[in-house]
Amino acid sequence: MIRLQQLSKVFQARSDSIRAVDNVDLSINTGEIFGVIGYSGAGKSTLIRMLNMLERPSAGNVTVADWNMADLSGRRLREARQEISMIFQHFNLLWSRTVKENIAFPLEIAGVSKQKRAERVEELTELVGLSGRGDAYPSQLSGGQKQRVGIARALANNPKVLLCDEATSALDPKTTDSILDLLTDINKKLGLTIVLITHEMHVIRKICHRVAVMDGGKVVEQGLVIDVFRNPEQDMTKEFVKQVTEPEETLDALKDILKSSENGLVVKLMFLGEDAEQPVMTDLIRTCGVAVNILQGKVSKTRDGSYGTLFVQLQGNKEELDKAWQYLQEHRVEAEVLNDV
Ligand SMILES: Nc1ncnc2c1ncn2[C@@H]1O[C@H](COP(=O)(O)OP(=O)(O)OP(=O)(O)O)[C@@H](O)[C@H]1O
Repeated sequence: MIRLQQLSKVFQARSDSIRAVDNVDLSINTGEIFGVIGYSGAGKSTLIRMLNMLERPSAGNVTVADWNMADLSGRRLREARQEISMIFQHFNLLWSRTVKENIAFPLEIAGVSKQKRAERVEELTELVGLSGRGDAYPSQLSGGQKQRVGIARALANNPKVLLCDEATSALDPKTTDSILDLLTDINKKLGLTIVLITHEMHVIRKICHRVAVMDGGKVVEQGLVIDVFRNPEQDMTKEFVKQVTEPEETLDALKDILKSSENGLVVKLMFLGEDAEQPVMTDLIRTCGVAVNILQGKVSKTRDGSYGTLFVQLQGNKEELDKAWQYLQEHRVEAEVLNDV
């Protein structure tokens, strides 16, 4: 559905030039939810804005839904943009128009008749869960409801692709989750291809099929979300994965335990998919005779399976600890010892 080839964008500042996007190659499949993650300044916004030519590339090709985007202008670019909608962090609603009028706006521009507009607005209001709020003004809505209007408006002309520019960054965690659920629902119901940019790994974990990590304008890593969680290669990717799997307080708590753990191993265990649901710990205690002190654990769900991290302290004599270590190796549990004994 989307193909980026050697895509670059250079901004000319007064004294020097900034390479915001640097030679990016990406392919995004039809019906996929594809996430791009990176810290501020990585080039995410510039990249996503080149998908609908809000930003023109300095070099390279952008193909979206068979449109060769960089070749388009005027009427043909407007036509292509009907197939490539966008939602924004700050919603970009028309404040003097009601919910219904905001949603109807792209239909008016597309020349849809009044009767058809009214029907479509009704359909969309229901789809995004805003039935009964059609006559409210944006200022009367919560952040989540405003983004629902943004989504309904973006879907008005039946686009093939939805671009989400930090669409949940201005929302609280609970509202973020409800908007992510809505995007997942729309993706399933309509088969819509969704591209989103974010700095939150939670967003990637919850709804994306695949992810690309950006740093300094380049894509430094990409893959299936579950694989990236399981085997992050770049240090930056590891940091993003830790946002979800290891909250900061874990490290603080572990520091104290590591200081005082003289007779045992402090181990970080990583489980994947079905392994995350096996009774590995019970078997470990039974077969190896070690005592297990659970320090912290978390199972995160991605679209393609569960991923678990568990911090434990194993206590026993040298022979028992060796046996336990052997057991973990044999049971496809990835383990890392955090202290030396
Ligand atoms: N119009 C512009 N003129 C000059 N420099 C720009 C322009 N737009 C972006 N940049 C620069 O390009 C780089 C990438 O910016 P971009 O906004 O794409 O990153 P980002 O990952 O989306 O970060 P953020 O989340 O903070 O927006 C930054 O160094 C930024 O300052």
